[in-house]
Amino acid sequence: MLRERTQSQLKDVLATGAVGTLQNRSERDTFADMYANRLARLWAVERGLVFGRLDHTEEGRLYIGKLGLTDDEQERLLIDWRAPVAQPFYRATPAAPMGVTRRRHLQTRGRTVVGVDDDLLDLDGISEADRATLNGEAALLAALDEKRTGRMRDIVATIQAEQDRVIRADLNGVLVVQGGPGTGKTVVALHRAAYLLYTHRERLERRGVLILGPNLTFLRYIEQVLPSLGETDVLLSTVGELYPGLNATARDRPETAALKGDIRMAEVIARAVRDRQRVQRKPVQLPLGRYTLTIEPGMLDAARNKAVRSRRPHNQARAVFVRSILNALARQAAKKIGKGLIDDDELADLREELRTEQVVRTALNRFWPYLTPQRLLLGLYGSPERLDYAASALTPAERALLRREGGEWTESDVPLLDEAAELLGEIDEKVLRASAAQAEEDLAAARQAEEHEREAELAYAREVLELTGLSDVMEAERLAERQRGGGPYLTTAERAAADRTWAYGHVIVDEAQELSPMAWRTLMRRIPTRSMTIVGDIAQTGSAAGARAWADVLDPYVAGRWRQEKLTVNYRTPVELMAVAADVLATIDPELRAPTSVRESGATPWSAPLMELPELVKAEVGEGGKVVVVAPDVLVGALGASVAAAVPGTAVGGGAAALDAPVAVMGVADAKGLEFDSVIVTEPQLIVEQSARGSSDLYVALTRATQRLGVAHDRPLGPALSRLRPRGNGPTNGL
Ligand SMILES: Nc1ncnc2c1ncn2[C@@H]1O[C@H](COP(=O)(O)OP(=O)(O)OP(=O)(O)O)[C@@H](O)[C@H]1O
Repeated sequence: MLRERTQSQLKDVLATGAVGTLQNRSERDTFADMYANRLARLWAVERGLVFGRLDHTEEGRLYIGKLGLTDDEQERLLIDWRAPVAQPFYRATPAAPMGVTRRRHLQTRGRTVVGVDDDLLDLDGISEADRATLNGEAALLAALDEKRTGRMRDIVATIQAEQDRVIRADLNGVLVVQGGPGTGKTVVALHRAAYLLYTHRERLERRGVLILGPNLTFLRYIEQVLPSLGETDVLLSTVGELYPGLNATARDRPETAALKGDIRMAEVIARAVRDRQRVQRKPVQLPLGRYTLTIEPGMLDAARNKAVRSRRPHNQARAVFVRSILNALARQAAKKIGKGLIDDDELADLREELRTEQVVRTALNRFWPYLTPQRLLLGLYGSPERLDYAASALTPAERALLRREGGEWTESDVPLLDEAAELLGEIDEKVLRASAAQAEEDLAAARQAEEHEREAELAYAREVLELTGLSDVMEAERLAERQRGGGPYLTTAERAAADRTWAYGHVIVDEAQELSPMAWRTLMRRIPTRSMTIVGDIAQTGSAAGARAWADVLDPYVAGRWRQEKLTVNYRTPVELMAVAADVLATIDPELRAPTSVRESGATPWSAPLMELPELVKAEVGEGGKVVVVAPDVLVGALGASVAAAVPGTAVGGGAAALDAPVAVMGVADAKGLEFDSVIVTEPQLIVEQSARGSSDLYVALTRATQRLGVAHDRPLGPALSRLRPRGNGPTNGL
């Protein structure tokens, strides 16, 4: 009904056509946008729109939903879960009922209510008959037991009190959310984004919210949650995408990644820039037809000092350098042509004349070249001499790790490119197009890209119009025009993604323990207000450059000004599985405590010989749900092939395909942050040996399952896995 009303409102507004004063037109567009957004939200949140009811002593009966709705008389029909009056739905307890007598969870499928669970909070306020129908945590347990789809779902209906405190925490400052596997860090972080956008809409819509995740597979896994909560304007990114125009997905070897993430690299990059400003000690002759000029080392020294003292980034300081050299050359030229003293105008004329001379330009380019971050970095990696100078603080072995000729950009290059961009500054557009041939080529390429984009947008626009039944009132071309970038309709998230110097309104970092010190440096540039939510688990750090303690990574930026919340309950991994993982956790650090699991699965974790893997996978598929084999990186290909031969449709490696396939074989880094119904971990000892952080990767692998866990191995298991029972001897299964 409401959707129909919104749709007809949108039609009415659009049908008024683009006539009238400028103000009329812009009002019309604003209303059209508003109704279109509302329509999009109503479609997106249809699943489980209403999920709760509060019987409140003062407010009466309140229905809680994914968004707020009012009727024609402005009576509220549904309260948005993020509104302050909805808070007791998540926080009220019998000890502190917050004015609530009863909390009711409504489970829906499509538009039908399929289940009702009540929490009684005030025994005196409820009738005898109602008491008989109450049952506590059923809604939560039902949600946790559901089969996984390969995509994360929202949890609005069952947010728990400790999670709600994190979601509604103050916007300002740095909040660290530390929690073991399955404690809901990711899902809570996403709900926090939705809550913050609702509560501080104006500020955050303008500056945008950035959510940083560990890899693209993970972003695909979570990307549905915010739209299902009615929020679409958030930028999801990995570190590899933080540098506009680049999508670095390649990974360096662990030692190289660790070095590139090391904070010492900031100085290496700074020296690499200085290296390009070094002065040579021999005079340089410039034959100019009628006479020859000489660039003396003294001139270079003076020009360089002036440029450095200007404190501008390299590319902007070049103007100072060039001017100083040209002035000196102009004076020299004046002498040569018999003029003693020259006035300012004459000096300027001579300078401009010299500027156009090819030999002069070549010399200036050599002494102070325009540099892009890419060129600087490739020049550094490609030259042992440049590395010796710039990375003199590193050992020869470390320098060797950085050597590379060309090749793909990796994720760990991105913070270095960003560092370089800061020091180099922008290059003037005109200069970039200086070479005519290059400019022609660029233009042709840009035209072609634009044409492709236009076609894609047009197709998309037609689809949208058809879906929403609006094709009669708005032509596809016009909608496509609005969608396309460049105009005022570019969303905040799109503008932010294209701008390296964008300052976000809030940044959320997931799996934050994986970020290197250099990546933190890059990230902090994007958020000068330091309004951040950082979620992660120090015990799960897998990358060698990752964090060992939150203070280590945060104190350099916000010493004494960050606060920490802990999540302690594991909603993913059943008790039996967590007992196995907890033994491994103890080998990482006996002080660490595993989170408490809320449910039992009844399935005993098992072990079996590796050669049986294809059969084991088949058996697990038979049990139902999504089955994933987590393997040491070196075995992913081989094991993937053997499983795929036995079980058609098996996906090998990470990526979106792995999320959608019923069976997948992947490495630990790709499984990070994800969850599956059944997990088989292979060769745990090899996972430990090959990981930069010993047992942390194994701990991650063992905590991915929501129902069943097995280990397939040839090598001995080691004492930490002594709880596993040989498959077939356990109470639940046998081949
Ligand atoms: N309150 C809740 N209601 C229903 N499901 C929940 C709740 N909290 C967490 N979950 C579910 O528990 C699972 C684990 O959550 P999530 O992936 O956010 O945990 P995590 O702390 O990020 O784990 P990891 O550290 O392993 O990445 C998800 O399926 C999530 O939907």
